[in-house]
Amino acid sequence: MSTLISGIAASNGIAIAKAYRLIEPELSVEKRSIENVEAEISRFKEAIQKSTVELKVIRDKAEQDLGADKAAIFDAHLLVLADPELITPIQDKIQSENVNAEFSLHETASMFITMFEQMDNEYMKERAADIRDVTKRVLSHLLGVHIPNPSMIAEEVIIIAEDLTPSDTAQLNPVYVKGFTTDIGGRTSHSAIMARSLEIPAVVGAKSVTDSIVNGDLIIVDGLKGEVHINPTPELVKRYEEAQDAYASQKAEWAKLVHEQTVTQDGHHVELAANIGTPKDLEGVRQNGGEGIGLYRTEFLYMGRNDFPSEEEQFEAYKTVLEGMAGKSVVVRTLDIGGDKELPYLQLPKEMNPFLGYRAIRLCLNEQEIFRTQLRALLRASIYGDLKIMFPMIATLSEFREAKAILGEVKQELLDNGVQVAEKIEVGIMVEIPSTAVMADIFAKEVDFFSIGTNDLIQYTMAADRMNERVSYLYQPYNPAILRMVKMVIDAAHKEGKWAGMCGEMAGDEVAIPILIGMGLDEFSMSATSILKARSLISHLSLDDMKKLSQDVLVMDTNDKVKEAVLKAVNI
Ligand SMILES: C=C(OP(=O)(O)O)C(=O)O
Ligand SMILES: [Mg+2]
Repeated sequence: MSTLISGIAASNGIAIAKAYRLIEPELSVEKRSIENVEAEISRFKEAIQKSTVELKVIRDKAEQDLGADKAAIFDAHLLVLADPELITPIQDKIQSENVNAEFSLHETASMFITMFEQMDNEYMKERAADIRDVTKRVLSHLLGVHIPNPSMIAEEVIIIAEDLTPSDTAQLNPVYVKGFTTDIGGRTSHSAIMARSLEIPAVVGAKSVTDSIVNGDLIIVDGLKGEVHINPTPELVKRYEEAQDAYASQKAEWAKLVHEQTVTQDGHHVELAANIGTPKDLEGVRQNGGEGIGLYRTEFLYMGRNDFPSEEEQFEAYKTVLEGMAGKSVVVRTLDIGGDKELPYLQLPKEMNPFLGYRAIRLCLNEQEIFRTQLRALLRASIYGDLKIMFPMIATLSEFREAKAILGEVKQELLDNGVQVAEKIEVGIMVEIPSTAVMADIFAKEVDFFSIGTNDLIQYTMAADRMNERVSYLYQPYNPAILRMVKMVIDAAHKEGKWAGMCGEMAGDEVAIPILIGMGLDEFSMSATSILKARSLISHLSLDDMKKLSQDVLVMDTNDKVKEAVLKAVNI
Protein backbone atom coordinates (compact mmCIF):
# COMPACT_ATOMS: atom_id res chain seq x y z
CA MET A 1 0.00 0.00 0.00
CA SER A 2 1.42 3.35 -0.91
CA THR A 3 1.28 6.18 1.62
CA LEU A 4 0.91 9.87 0.81
CA ILE A 5 2.39 12.70 2.87
CA SER A 6 1.68 16.30 1.90
CA GLY A 7 4.14 19.12 2.39
CA ILE A 8 5.26 22.34 0.76
CA ALA A 9 6.31 22.23 -2.90
CA ALA A 10 9.79 23.70 -2.66
CA SER A 11 11.49 22.86 -5.94
CA ASN A 12 9.86 21.86 -9.21
CA GLY A 13 10.10 18.48 -10.83
CA ILE A 14 9.43 14.86 -9.99
CA ALA A 15 11.94 12.41 -8.56
CA ILE A 16 11.61 8.66 -8.08
CA ALA A 17 14.31 6.78 -6.16
CA LYS A 18 15.18 4.89 -2.99
CA ALA A 19 15.15 6.64 0.38
CA TYR A 20 18.39 7.65 2.10
CA ARG A 21 17.87 8.83 5.66
CA LEU A 22 20.17 11.70 6.51
CA ILE A 23 19.48 11.62 10.21
CA GLU A 24 21.96 11.58 13.04
CA PRO A 25 21.63 8.42 15.13
CA GLU A 26 21.15 8.46 18.88
CA LEU A 27 24.60 8.57 20.47
CA SER A 28 23.89 8.60 24.18
CA VAL A 29 26.58 7.30 26.48
CA GLU A 30 26.36 5.32 29.72
CA LYS A 31 29.06 4.88 32.32
CA ARG A 32 30.08 1.25 32.89
CA SER A 33 32.84 -0.31 34.99
CA ILE A 34 35.07 -2.59 33.01
CA GLU A 35 37.23 -5.46 34.12
CA ASN A 36 39.57 -5.95 31.22
CA VAL A 37 41.33 -2.62 30.69
CA GLU A 38 43.53 -3.91 27.87
CA ALA A 39 40.53 -5.18 25.91
CA GLU A 40 38.72 -1.86 26.38
CA ILE A 41 41.72 0.13 25.13
CA SER A 42 41.96 -2.16 22.09
CA ARG A 43 38.27 -1.59 21.43
CA PHE A 44 38.90 2.16 21.57
CA LYS A 45 41.93 1.90 19.25
CA GLU A 46 39.90 -0.14 16.81
CA ALA A 47 37.19 2.56 16.74
CA ILE A 48 39.84 5.19 16.05
CA GLN A 49 41.26 3.03 13.29
CA LYS A 50 37.85 2.52 11.66
CA SER A 51 37.08 6.24 11.93
CA THR A 52 40.41 7.10 10.30
CA VAL A 53 39.80 4.77 7.37
CA GLU A 54 36.26 6.07 6.98
CA LEU A 55 37.34 9.72 7.10
CA LYS A 56 40.05 9.17 4.50
CA VAL A 57 37.53 7.66 2.11
CA ILE A 58 35.09 10.51 2.75
CA ARG A 59 37.81 13.09 2.29
CA ASP A 60 38.95 11.63 -1.04
CA LYS A 61 35.41 11.34 -2.32
CA ALA A 62 34.58 14.91 -1.26
CA GLU A 63 37.72 16.17 -2.98
CA GLN A 64 36.87 14.35 -6.17
CA ASP A 65 33.18 15.34 -6.29
CA LEU A 66 33.04 18.67 -4.56
CA GLY A 67 36.54 20.15 -4.64
CA ALA A 68 39.46 20.60 -2.27
CA ASP A 69 37.86 23.38 -0.23
CA LYS A 70 34.92 21.17 0.78
CA ALA A 71 37.32 18.31 1.55
CA ALA A 72 39.50 20.42 3.85
CA ILE A 73 37.15 20.00 6.79
CA PHE A 74 37.84 16.25 6.79
CA ASP A 75 41.60 16.84 6.86
CA ALA A 76 41.10 18.79 10.05
CA HIS A 77 39.10 15.88 11.47
CA LEU A 78 41.90 13.45 10.62
CA LEU A 79 44.38 15.63 12.49
CA VAL A 80 42.19 15.51 15.59
CA LEU A 81 41.99 11.71 15.37
CA ALA A 82 45.77 11.48 15.34
CA ASP A 83 46.33 13.99 18.13
CA PRO A 84 47.93 12.36 21.22
CA GLU A 85 46.84 15.30 23.36
CA LEU A 86 43.28 14.10 22.95
CA ILE A 87 43.76 10.36 22.54
CA THR A 88 46.21 9.68 25.41
CA PRO A 89 44.02 11.19 28.18
CA ILE A 90 41.11 9.06 26.96
CA GLN A 91 43.16 5.89 27.26
CA ASP A 92 44.55 7.02 30.62
CA LYS A 93 41.06 7.54 31.95
CA ILE A 94 39.96 4.05 30.87
CA GLN A 95 42.97 2.66 32.68
CA SER A 96 42.93 4.72 35.84
CA GLU A 97 39.17 4.73 36.42
CA ASN A 98 38.22 1.34 34.96
CA VAL A 99 35.51 2.93 32.84
CA ASN A 100 34.22 2.05 29.39
CA ALA A 101 35.70 3.70 26.28
CA GLU A 102 32.46 5.53 25.33
CA PHE A 103 32.31 7.24 28.71
CA SER A 104 35.98 8.13 28.75
CA LEU A 105 35.80 9.53 25.22
CA HIS A 106 32.67 11.54 25.94
CA GLU A 107 33.98 13.01 29.21
CA THR A 108 37.43 13.87 27.89
CA ALA A 109 36.18 15.34 24.62
CA SER A 110 33.52 17.41 26.42
CA MET A 111 36.20 18.85 28.68
CA PHE A 112 38.28 19.96 25.68
CA ILE A 113 35.25 21.26 23.79
CA THR A 114 34.12 23.41 26.71
CA MET A 115 37.64 24.70 27.29
CA PHE A 116 38.21 25.63 23.62
CA GLU A 117 34.79 27.16 23.17
CA GLN A 118 35.36 29.49 26.08
CA MET A 119 38.60 30.82 24.65
CA ASP A 120 38.50 34.15 22.92
CA ASN A 121 40.27 32.68 19.94
CA GLU A 122 38.62 31.76 16.66
CA TYR A 123 41.14 29.05 15.87
CA MET A 124 40.50 27.22 19.15
CA LYS A 125 36.75 27.55 18.69
CA GLU A 126 37.07 25.82 15.35
CA ARG A 127 39.02 23.02 17.00
CA ALA A 128 36.13 22.56 19.42
CA ALA A 129 33.78 22.04 16.44
CA ASP A 130 36.21 19.51 14.93
CA ILE A 131 36.49 17.57 18.19
CA ARG A 132 32.69 17.45 18.46
CA ASP A 133 32.38 15.96 14.96
CA VAL A 134 35.18 13.48 15.43
CA THR A 135 33.84 12.34 18.81
CA LYS A 136 30.52 11.53 17.19
CA ARG A 137 32.22 9.43 14.56
CA VAL A 138 34.33 7.43 17.03
CA LEU A 139 31.32 6.98 19.31
CA SER A 140 29.27 5.64 16.40
CA HIS A 141 31.88 2.91 15.91
CA LEU A 142 32.00 2.10 19.62
CA LEU A 143 28.22 1.92 19.77
CA GLY A 144 27.90 0.07 16.47
CA VAL A 145 25.55 2.62 14.86
CA HIS A 146 25.87 4.22 11.47
CA ILE A 147 26.38 7.94 10.81
CA PRO A 148 25.15 8.86 7.36
CA ASN A 149 27.72 10.51 5.09
CA PRO A 150 25.98 12.47 2.34
CA SER A 151 29.19 12.99 0.41
CA MET A 152 29.59 9.17 0.11
CA ILE A 153 26.31 8.55 -1.69
CA ALA A 154 27.05 6.66 -4.90
CA GLU A 155 23.61 5.62 -6.17
CA GLU A 156 20.42 7.47 -7.02
CA VAL A 157 18.60 8.41 -3.83
CA ILE A 158 16.04 10.69 -2.30
CA ILE A 159 17.27 12.30 0.90
CA ILE A 160 14.98 12.13 3.91
CA ALA A 161 15.88 14.56 6.69
CA GLU A 162 14.45 16.55 9.50
CA ASP A 163 15.97 19.63 7.91
CA LEU A 164 18.98 20.25 5.73
CA THR A 165 21.44 22.91 6.75
CA PRO A 166 23.04 24.95 3.98
CA SER A 167 26.28 23.01 4.53
CA ASP A 168 24.46 19.66 4.24
CA THR A 169 23.01 20.81 0.94
CA ALA A 170 26.42 21.95 -0.23
CA GLN A 171 27.67 18.36 0.17
CA LEU A 172 24.93 16.83 -1.96
CA ASN A 173 25.92 15.67 -5.39
CA PRO A 174 23.00 16.17 -7.79
CA VAL A 175 24.24 13.29 -9.93
CA TYR A 176 23.02 10.91 -7.22
CA VAL A 177 20.66 12.98 -5.12
CA LYS A 178 17.49 13.02 -7.18
CA GLY A 179 15.27 14.78 -4.67
CA PHE A 180 14.73 15.49 -1.03
CA THR A 181 12.04 15.85 1.54
CA THR A 182 12.22 17.27 5.05
CA ASP A 183 10.03 17.42 8.14
CA ILE A 184 10.45 21.14 8.61
CA GLY A 185 11.10 24.26 6.54
CA GLY A 186 9.14 26.46 4.17
CA ARG A 187 9.36 27.63 0.55
CA THR A 188 11.92 30.27 1.43
CA SER A 189 14.07 28.27 3.85
CA HIS A 190 17.59 27.87 2.58
CA SER A 191 17.33 24.17 1.91
CA ALA A 192 14.45 24.98 -0.48
CA ILE A 193 16.42 27.74 -2.18
CA MET A 194 19.42 25.44 -2.62
CA ALA A 195 17.21 22.69 -4.03
CA ARG A 196 15.98 25.07 -6.70
CA SER A 197 19.48 26.20 -7.57
CA LEU A 198 20.63 22.57 -7.85
CA GLU A 199 17.46 21.70 -9.83
CA ILE A 200 16.59 18.96 -7.35
CA PRO A 201 12.84 18.38 -6.82
CA ALA A 202 11.99 18.92 -3.15
CA VAL A 203 9.10 18.85 -0.73
CA VAL A 204 9.78 20.53 2.62
CA GLY A 205 7.69 20.94 5.77
CA ALA A 206 6.35 17.43 5.23
CA LYS A 207 6.13 17.02 9.03
CA SER A 208 6.49 13.26 9.48
CA VAL A 209 8.70 11.97 6.67
CA THR A 210 11.51 10.97 9.01
CA ASP A 211 9.05 8.93 11.13
CA SER A 212 7.37 7.30 8.16
CA ILE A 213 10.23 6.39 5.85
CA VAL A 214 12.97 3.79 6.32
CA ASN A 215 16.14 3.40 4.28
CA GLY A 216 15.47 1.75 0.96
CA ASP A 217 11.74 2.60 0.68
CA LEU A 218 10.80 3.60 -2.83
CA ILE A 219 9.88 7.30 -2.76
CA ILE A 220 8.27 9.71 -5.20
CA VAL A 221 8.92 13.39 -4.51
CA ASP A 222 6.42 15.51 -6.40
CA GLY A 223 7.96 18.97 -6.17
CA LEU A 224 5.19 20.42 -8.35
CA LYS A 225 2.31 19.51 -6.04
CA GLY A 226 4.19 19.16 -2.73
CA GLU A 227 3.50 15.44 -2.30
CA VAL A 228 5.63 12.55 -1.10
CA HIS A 229 4.55 8.99 -1.93
CA ILE A 230 6.05 6.14 0.07
CA ASN A 231 6.29 2.72 -1.61
CA PRO A 232 3.93 3.67 -4.45
CA THR A 233 2.03 1.04 -6.46
CA PRO A 234 3.46 0.18 -9.90
CA GLU A 235 0.51 2.05 -11.48
CA LEU A 236 1.34 5.21 -9.54
CA VAL A 237 5.02 4.94 -10.50
CA LYS A 238 3.95 4.63 -14.14
CA ARG A 239 1.73 7.72 -13.88
CA TYR A 240 4.58 9.67 -12.34
CA GLU A 241 7.02 8.55 -15.00
CA GLU A 242 4.58 9.95 -17.56
CA ALA A 243 4.33 13.19 -15.57
CA GLN A 244 8.15 13.36 -15.55
CA ASP A 245 8.11 13.09 -19.35
CA ALA A 246 5.41 15.75 -19.65
CA TYR A 247 7.43 18.10 -17.44
CA ALA A 248 10.53 17.44 -19.55
CA SER A 249 8.62 18.36 -22.76
CA GLN A 250 7.31 21.53 -21.14
CA LYS A 251 10.87 22.44 -20.23
CA ALA A 252 11.97 21.79 -23.80
CA GLU A 253 9.31 24.29 -24.98
CA TRP A 254 10.56 26.97 -22.57
CA ALA A 255 14.14 26.25 -23.59
CA LYS A 256 13.41 27.79 -26.99
CA LEU A 257 13.39 31.18 -25.25
CA VAL A 258 16.92 30.88 -23.93
CA HIS A 259 18.42 33.56 -26.18
CA GLU A 260 15.34 35.79 -26.29
CA GLN A 261 14.83 39.07 -24.48
CA THR A 262 12.09 39.35 -21.86
CA VAL A 263 9.36 41.52 -23.36
CA THR A 264 5.61 41.82 -22.83
CA GLN A 265 3.16 41.54 -25.73
CA ASP A 266 3.14 45.33 -25.99
CA GLY A 267 6.91 45.74 -26.01
CA HIS A 268 7.75 46.52 -22.36
CA HIS A 269 11.16 45.10 -21.47
CA VAL A 270 12.20 43.81 -18.06
CA GLU A 271 15.34 42.03 -16.93
CA LEU A 272 15.25 38.44 -15.73
CA ALA A 273 18.29 37.76 -13.59
CA ALA A 274 19.39 34.79 -11.54
CA ASN A 275 20.05 34.16 -7.87
CA ILE A 276 23.26 32.22 -7.34
CA GLY A 277 25.13 30.80 -4.34
CA THR A 278 28.47 29.85 -5.89
CA PRO A 279 30.40 30.33 -9.13
CA LYS A 280 29.38 26.75 -10.01
CA ASP A 281 25.82 28.01 -10.53
CA LEU A 282 26.91 30.08 -13.55
CA GLU A 283 26.44 27.16 -15.90
CA GLY A 284 22.77 26.95 -14.91
CA VAL A 285 22.38 30.70 -15.43
CA ARG A 286 23.71 30.46 -18.96
CA GLN A 287 21.65 27.38 -19.79
CA ASN A 288 18.53 29.13 -18.57
CA GLY A 289 19.13 32.44 -20.35
CA GLY A 290 19.75 34.65 -17.29
CA GLU A 291 20.23 38.29 -18.28
CA GLY A 292 22.38 39.00 -15.25
CA ILE A 293 22.91 37.99 -11.64
CA GLY A 294 20.43 39.77 -9.40
CA LEU A 295 21.63 38.17 -6.17
CA TYR A 296 24.91 36.43 -5.45
CA ARG A 297 24.49 35.06 -1.92
CA THR A 298 28.15 35.22 -0.92
CA GLU A 299 27.58 33.53 2.44
CA PHE A 300 27.86 30.14 0.74
CA LEU A 301 31.55 30.89 0.23
CA TYR A 302 31.88 30.97 4.01
CA MET A 303 29.96 27.76 4.72
CA GLY A 304 30.88 24.09 4.89
CA ARG A 305 34.46 24.84 5.84
CA ASN A 306 36.69 25.36 8.84
CA ASP A 307 37.83 28.91 8.50
CA PHE A 308 37.00 32.21 6.82
CA PRO A 309 37.76 32.31 3.12
CA SER A 310 40.85 34.45 2.49
CA GLU A 311 40.69 37.68 0.51
CA GLU A 312 42.43 35.90 -2.35
CA GLU A 313 39.95 33.05 -2.39
CA GLN A 314 37.05 35.48 -2.39
CA PHE A 315 38.65 37.59 -5.11
CA GLU A 316 38.94 34.50 -7.33
CA ALA A 317 35.27 33.59 -6.77
CA TYR A 318 34.01 37.10 -7.53
CA LYS A 319 36.28 37.42 -10.56
CA THR A 320 35.02 34.08 -11.91
CA VAL A 321 31.42 35.22 -11.63
CA LEU A 322 32.06 38.65 -13.16
CA GLU A 323 34.06 37.23 -16.05
CA GLY A 324 31.55 34.41 -16.48
CA MET A 325 28.74 36.93 -16.95
CA ALA A 326 30.77 38.73 -19.61
CA GLY A 327 29.80 42.31 -18.83
CA LYS A 328 26.24 41.60 -17.74
CA SER A 329 25.14 43.07 -14.44
CA VAL A 330 26.21 41.11 -11.31
CA VAL A 331 24.71 42.13 -7.97
CA VAL A 332 26.85 40.75 -5.17
CA ARG A 333 25.34 40.80 -1.72
CA THR A 334 27.79 41.20 1.14
CA LEU A 335 27.86 38.55 3.83
CA ASP A 336 24.40 37.70 5.19
CA ILE A 337 25.26 35.33 7.99
CA GLY A 338 23.09 34.64 11.04
CA GLY A 339 19.46 33.58 11.17
CA ASP A 340 19.48 30.00 9.90
CA LYS A 341 22.92 30.44 8.34
CA GLU A 342 25.62 29.61 10.87
CA LEU A 343 29.37 29.32 10.53
CA PRO A 344 31.02 26.63 12.65
CA TYR A 345 34.13 28.78 13.09
CA LEU A 346 32.28 31.93 14.12
CA GLN A 347 30.86 31.03 17.49
CA LEU A 348 28.16 33.49 18.41
CA PRO A 349 26.12 33.42 21.58
CA LYS A 350 22.82 31.52 21.20
CA GLU A 351 19.94 33.93 20.66
CA MET A 352 16.26 33.62 21.49
CA ASN A 353 15.26 34.99 18.07
CA PRO A 354 18.14 34.57 15.64
CA PHE A 355 16.10 35.97 12.73
CA LEU A 356 15.71 39.17 14.74
CA GLY A 357 19.23 39.05 16.02
CA TYR A 358 22.84 39.71 15.31
CA ARG A 359 23.17 38.97 11.61
CA ALA A 360 24.08 40.28 8.16
CA ILE A 361 25.02 43.97 8.07
CA ARG A 362 24.65 44.22 11.87
CA LEU A 363 27.44 41.70 12.27
CA CYS A 364 29.55 43.14 9.45
CA LEU A 365 29.46 46.66 10.86
CA ASN A 366 30.62 45.30 14.19
CA GLU A 367 33.17 42.71 13.04
CA GLN A 368 34.72 45.02 10.50
CA GLU A 369 37.72 42.91 9.58
CA ILE A 370 35.40 40.29 8.09
CA PHE A 371 33.53 43.01 6.18
CA ARG A 372 36.59 44.90 4.98
CA THR A 373 38.24 41.71 3.69
CA GLN A 374 35.16 40.96 1.63
CA LEU A 375 34.93 44.53 0.32
CA ARG A 376 38.60 44.50 -0.67
CA ALA A 377 38.12 41.27 -2.59
CA LEU A 378 35.02 42.68 -4.29
CA LEU A 379 36.62 45.97 -5.27
CA ARG A 380 39.68 44.21 -6.67
CA ALA A 381 37.40 41.98 -8.73
CA SER A 382 35.30 44.92 -9.92
CA ILE A 383 37.43 45.52 -13.01
CA TYR A 384 36.38 42.16 -14.49
CA GLY A 385 32.75 42.99 -15.20
CA ASP A 386 29.73 45.04 -14.18
CA LEU A 387 29.78 44.72 -10.38
CA LYS A 388 27.04 46.11 -8.18
CA ILE A 389 27.38 45.84 -4.40
CA MET A 390 24.34 45.25 -2.22
CA PHE A 391 24.05 45.38 1.58
CA PRO A 392 21.65 42.94 3.29
CA MET A 393 19.21 43.54 6.15
CA ILE A 394 19.45 47.31 6.15
CA ALA A 395 17.03 48.67 8.76
CA THR A 396 18.12 52.28 9.07
CA LEU A 397 19.68 54.93 6.92
CA SER A 398 22.66 55.20 9.26
CA GLU A 399 23.49 51.53 8.72
CA PHE A 400 23.55 52.16 4.98
CA ARG A 401 25.67 55.29 5.37
CA GLU A 402 28.12 53.52 7.65
CA ALA A 403 28.46 50.52 5.30
CA LYS A 404 28.92 52.83 2.33
CA ALA A 405 31.53 54.88 4.21
CA ILE A 406 33.52 51.73 4.99
CA LEU A 407 33.33 50.75 1.34
CA GLY A 408 34.66 54.22 0.46
CA GLU A 409 37.56 53.84 2.89
CA VAL A 410 38.50 50.41 1.58
CA LYS A 411 38.38 51.73 -1.97
CA GLN A 412 40.62 54.67 -1.10
CA GLU A 413 43.16 52.36 0.59
CA LEU A 414 43.30 50.20 -2.51
CA LEU A 415 43.70 53.19 -4.82
CA ASP A 416 46.44 54.59 -2.57
CA ASN A 417 48.25 51.29 -2.97
CA GLY A 418 47.97 51.47 -6.73
CA VAL A 419 45.31 48.75 -7.00
CA GLN A 420 42.87 49.19 -9.86
CA VAL A 421 39.18 49.49 -9.02
CA ALA A 422 36.25 49.99 -11.42
CA GLU A 423 35.26 53.63 -11.69
CA LYS A 424 31.52 53.20 -11.36
CA ILE A 425 30.13 50.61 -8.99
CA GLU A 426 26.47 50.92 -8.08
CA VAL A 427 25.76 50.47 -4.38
CA GLY A 428 22.31 49.37 -3.33
CA ILE A 429 20.39 47.67 -0.57
CA MET A 430 18.10 44.76 0.03
CA VAL A 431 14.67 45.97 1.11
CA GLU A 432 13.68 43.16 3.43
CA ILE A 433 12.84 44.94 6.66
CA PRO A 434 9.52 46.81 6.84
CA SER A 435 11.12 49.98 8.27
CA THR A 436 13.20 50.31 5.12
CA ALA A 437 10.26 49.68 2.81
CA VAL A 438 8.28 52.39 4.61
CA MET A 439 11.22 54.81 4.33
CA ALA A 440 12.00 53.89 0.73
CA ASP A 441 11.46 57.49 -0.48
CA ILE A 442 14.24 58.69 1.84
CA PHE A 443 16.59 55.80 1.04
CA ALA A 444 16.02 56.30 -2.69
CA LYS A 445 17.87 59.61 -2.55
CA GLU A 446 21.06 57.87 -1.40
CA VAL A 447 21.11 54.35 -2.83
CA ASP A 448 21.70 53.43 -6.47
CA PHE A 449 19.11 50.66 -6.46
CA PHE A 450 16.76 48.56 -4.38
CA SER A 451 16.33 44.82 -4.47
CA ILE A 452 13.26 43.68 -2.58
CA GLY A 453 13.94 40.61 -0.47
CA THR A 454 10.44 39.27 -0.06
CA ASN A 455 11.51 36.12 1.79
CA ASP A 456 12.41 38.22 4.78
CA LEU A 457 10.10 41.15 4.05
CA ILE A 458 7.11 38.80 4.26
CA GLN A 459 8.39 37.04 7.38
CA TYR A 460 8.95 40.34 9.18
CA THR A 461 5.74 41.99 8.00
CA MET A 462 3.55 39.03 8.88
CA ALA A 463 5.61 38.14 12.00
CA ALA A 464 5.85 34.56 10.72
CA ASP A 465 9.13 32.62 10.89
CA ARG A 466 10.02 31.51 7.36
CA MET A 467 11.41 28.22 8.67
CA ASN A 468 8.32 27.20 10.61
CA GLU A 469 5.84 25.13 8.62
CA ARG A 470 3.18 25.66 11.29
CA VAL A 471 2.93 29.33 10.34
CA SER A 472 3.71 28.86 6.66
CA TYR A 473 0.13 29.82 5.79
CA LEU A 474 1.23 33.37 6.64
CA TYR A 475 3.73 33.37 3.81
CA GLN A 476 1.33 35.45 1.74
CA PRO A 477 3.11 37.19 -1.11
CA TYR A 478 -0.16 38.44 -2.61
CA ASN A 479 -1.49 39.88 0.62
CA PRO A 480 -2.22 43.54 -0.18
CA ALA A 481 -0.11 44.49 2.88
CA ILE A 482 2.91 43.11 1.03
CA LEU A 483 1.83 44.38 -2.37
CA ARG A 484 1.39 47.92 -1.09
CA MET A 485 4.87 47.89 0.39
CA VAL A 486 6.36 46.54 -2.83
CA LYS A 487 4.56 49.26 -4.80
CA MET A 488 5.89 51.95 -2.45
CA VAL A 489 9.43 50.76 -2.95
CA ILE A 490 9.17 50.64 -6.75
CA ASP A 491 7.55 54.09 -6.93
CA ALA A 492 10.11 55.59 -4.55
CA ALA A 493 12.98 54.27 -6.68
CA HIS A 494 11.48 55.57 -9.91
CA LYS A 495 10.81 58.98 -8.44
CA GLU A 496 14.56 59.38 -7.88
CA GLY A 497 15.50 57.86 -11.22
CA LYS A 498 16.77 54.62 -9.63
CA TRP A 499 15.89 51.04 -10.50
CA ALA A 500 14.02 48.53 -8.38
CA GLY A 501 14.46 44.79 -8.52
CA MET A 502 13.25 41.86 -6.49
CA CYS A 503 15.36 38.89 -5.47
CA GLY A 504 13.06 37.14 -3.01
CA GLU A 505 11.23 34.03 -4.17
CA MET A 506 8.18 36.13 -5.02
CA ALA A 507 10.02 37.41 -8.13
CA GLY A 508 9.73 33.97 -9.75
CA ASP A 509 6.17 33.32 -8.63
CA GLU A 510 3.82 33.06 -11.59
CA VAL A 511 0.90 34.65 -9.74
CA ALA A 512 3.02 37.56 -8.51
CA ILE A 513 4.77 38.24 -11.82
CA PRO A 514 1.75 39.81 -13.61
CA ILE A 515 1.20 42.18 -10.67
CA LEU A 516 4.88 43.10 -10.48
CA ILE A 517 4.98 43.80 -14.22
CA GLY A 518 1.99 46.11 -13.73
CA MET A 519 3.75 47.89 -10.86
CA GLY A 520 6.76 48.56 -13.06
CA LEU A 521 9.37 46.34 -11.36
CA ASP A 522 12.53 46.66 -13.45
CA GLU A 523 14.42 43.51 -12.58
CA PHE A 524 13.25 40.06 -11.45
CA SER A 525 15.89 37.83 -9.91
CA MET A 526 15.04 34.19 -9.28
CA SER A 527 16.37 30.65 -9.26
CA ALA A 528 17.89 30.13 -12.70
CA THR A 529 15.51 27.25 -13.29
CA SER A 530 12.48 29.57 -13.06
CA ILE A 531 13.72 32.08 -15.66
CA LEU A 532 12.48 30.50 -18.89
CA LYS A 533 9.04 29.79 -17.49
CA ALA A 534 8.81 33.42 -16.33
CA ARG A 535 9.97 34.68 -19.73
CA SER A 536 7.30 32.64 -21.43
CA LEU A 537 4.63 33.97 -19.06
CA ILE A 538 5.70 37.62 -19.48
CA SER A 539 5.67 37.32 -23.28
CA HIS A 540 1.92 36.67 -23.04
CA LEU A 541 1.14 39.67 -20.81
CA SER A 542 0.19 43.20 -21.77
CA LEU A 543 1.71 46.00 -19.69
CA ASP A 544 -1.45 48.11 -19.90
CA ASP A 545 -3.66 45.28 -18.68
CA MET A 546 -1.24 44.45 -15.87
CA LYS A 547 -1.14 48.10 -14.75
CA LYS A 548 -4.89 47.98 -14.35
CA LEU A 549 -4.71 44.60 -12.59
CA SER A 550 -2.05 45.82 -10.16
CA GLN A 551 -4.16 48.84 -9.22
CA ASP A 552 -7.21 46.64 -8.66
CA VAL A 553 -5.45 44.14 -6.41
CA LEU A 554 -4.01 46.82 -4.12
CA VAL A 555 -7.46 47.53 -2.73
CA MET A 556 -8.54 43.91 -2.34
CA ASP A 557 -8.84 42.46 1.14
CA THR A 558 -7.07 39.09 1.14
CA ASN A 559 -4.22 37.10 -0.35
CA ASP A 560 -6.69 34.60 -1.82
CA LYS A 561 -8.84 37.25 -3.51
CA VAL A 562 -5.76 38.67 -5.19
CA LYS A 563 -4.69 35.24 -6.36
CA GLU A 564 -8.14 34.57 -7.75
CA ALA A 565 -8.14 37.91 -9.59
CA VAL A 566 -4.77 37.22 -11.19
CA LEU A 567 -5.74 33.70 -12.25
CA LYS A 568 -8.91 35.10 -13.79
CA ALA A 569 -7.08 37.85 -15.66
CA VAL A 570 -4.10 35.79 -16.81
CA ASN A 571 -3.98 32.38 -18.33
CA ILE A 572 -1.26 30.68 -16.26
C1 LIG B 1 16.48 37.17 -1.07
C2 LIG B 1 16.40 37.22 0.23
O1 LIG B 1 17.45 36.90 1.04
P1 LIG B 1 17.64 35.47 1.74
O2 LIG B 1 16.59 34.54 1.20
O3 LIG B 1 19.02 35.04 1.42
O4 LIG B 1 17.42 35.84 3.17
C3 LIG B 1 15.15 37.61 0.91
O5 LIG B 1 15.12 37.78 2.12
O6 LIG B 1 14.14 37.71 0.17
MG1 LIG C 1 16.95 37.91 3.31
